[in-house]
Amino acid sequence: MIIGVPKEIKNNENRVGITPAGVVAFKKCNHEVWVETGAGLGSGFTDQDYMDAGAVIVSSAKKVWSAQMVIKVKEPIAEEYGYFYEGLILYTYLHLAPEPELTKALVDKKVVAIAYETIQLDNKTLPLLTPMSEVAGRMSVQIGARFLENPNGGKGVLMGGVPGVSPAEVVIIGGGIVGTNAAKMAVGMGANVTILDVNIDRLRQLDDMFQGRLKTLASNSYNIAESVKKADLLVGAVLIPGARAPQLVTEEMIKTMNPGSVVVDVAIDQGGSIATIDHITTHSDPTYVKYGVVHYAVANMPGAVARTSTLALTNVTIPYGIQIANKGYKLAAKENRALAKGINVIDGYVTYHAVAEAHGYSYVSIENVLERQNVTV
Ligand SMILES: NC(=O)C1=CN([C@@H]2O[C@H](COP(=O)(O)OP(=O)(O)OC[C@H]3O[C@@H](n4cnc5c(N)ncnc54)[C@H](O)[C@@H]3O)[C@@H](O)[C@H]2O)C=CC1
Ligand SMILES: CC(=O)C(=O)O
Repeated sequence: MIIGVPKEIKNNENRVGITPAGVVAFKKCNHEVWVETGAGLGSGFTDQDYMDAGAVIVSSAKKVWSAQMVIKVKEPIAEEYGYFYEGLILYTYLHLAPEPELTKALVDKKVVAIAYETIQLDNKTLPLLTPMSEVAGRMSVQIGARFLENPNGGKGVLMGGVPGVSPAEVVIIGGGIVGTNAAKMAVGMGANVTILDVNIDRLRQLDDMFQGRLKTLASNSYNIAESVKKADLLVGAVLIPGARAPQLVTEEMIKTMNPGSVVVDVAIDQGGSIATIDHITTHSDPTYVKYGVVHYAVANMPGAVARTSTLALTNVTIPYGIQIANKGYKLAAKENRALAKGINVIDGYVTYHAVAEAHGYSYVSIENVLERQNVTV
């Protein structure tokens, strides 16, 4: 199979879908890899590195997109939709629930759209989302600390305080991978940390993990309102897999925060969980102020630490990518239930329930589509 790896064109997206090590792995299985000129530079990989690994460097994005499978990092942006063609296997983050136009383009063009973020193991974990959630969770606190500084519009609070002065109050909504990694950083910096989740078992685990160094709270609108009011840094870290993020923090709650407080909504890639976040921000213009509160809503946070992120991401994406290339997506999905859950769109059908629901498509199960093609899952 021919694998195409385009250069990412989203604002400050420095990650790349494959490393030279990944090229070697695909070549070993007799696949051909086309990498767009300069695609790896932001992650520290030169065209020569890719050529040495056996890739063909291609200068035209159009040609790279004509490959049988395109491996990317971020969801395509509008100027890339024109490259879609029937039967193209697109393997990348897609976040379709808040993206009606992209969903329509994939459906209309009958692309086989495999979303990293919905590949799910039987134990409910999301192995292709986890490493980027680790990165973004850790970043959320270092970013929050930066924007709490006066020159960056913040109220001038130091995360750990100093002897005789209270540390910052950090409130994290969602205690999954992002939330736990944010908590590790915030606790490490000496902040007072509160973490809220609807899953009480998860709060039990966090309580054990942090040994009294943070406070856990059941997530409900009362507890969220009380916590938000006192937060210097609020981190949004909720997820309902594949679905639009629930809006948990209202405009009224944000108005109760002190001026110069900071909100980092990591869940913005699924539409965001905070009512006052009215647009996705970018690495080049990452914040805006509303009701005196600094808002940060970058949907590709790991793109700013691309070397770490590309290595962490491709560690987990390439093994599934090789299964798809070796067996074809139908057999790979049949033999690997986790991978089957990643298929969001196929043959013009939406095969992920939350995405179909978000945009008013009829949901057709992946099993159903593959059965019609005589592949039993
Ligand atoms: N902006 C960015 O660059 C990035 C964003 N993300 C996003 O961060 C979000 C979180 O991802 P993960 O931590 O990996 O998900 P996860 O599934 O590990 O954790 C989500 C947590 O939210 C909790 N939750 C669900 N509903 C809740 C509610 N009403 N109140 C409180 N908690 C609730 C769940 O119980 C779960 O513990 C996702 O949208 C993910 O796509 C991840 C990486 C990068
Ligand atoms: C998960 C995601 O949205 C990212 O890594 O950019």
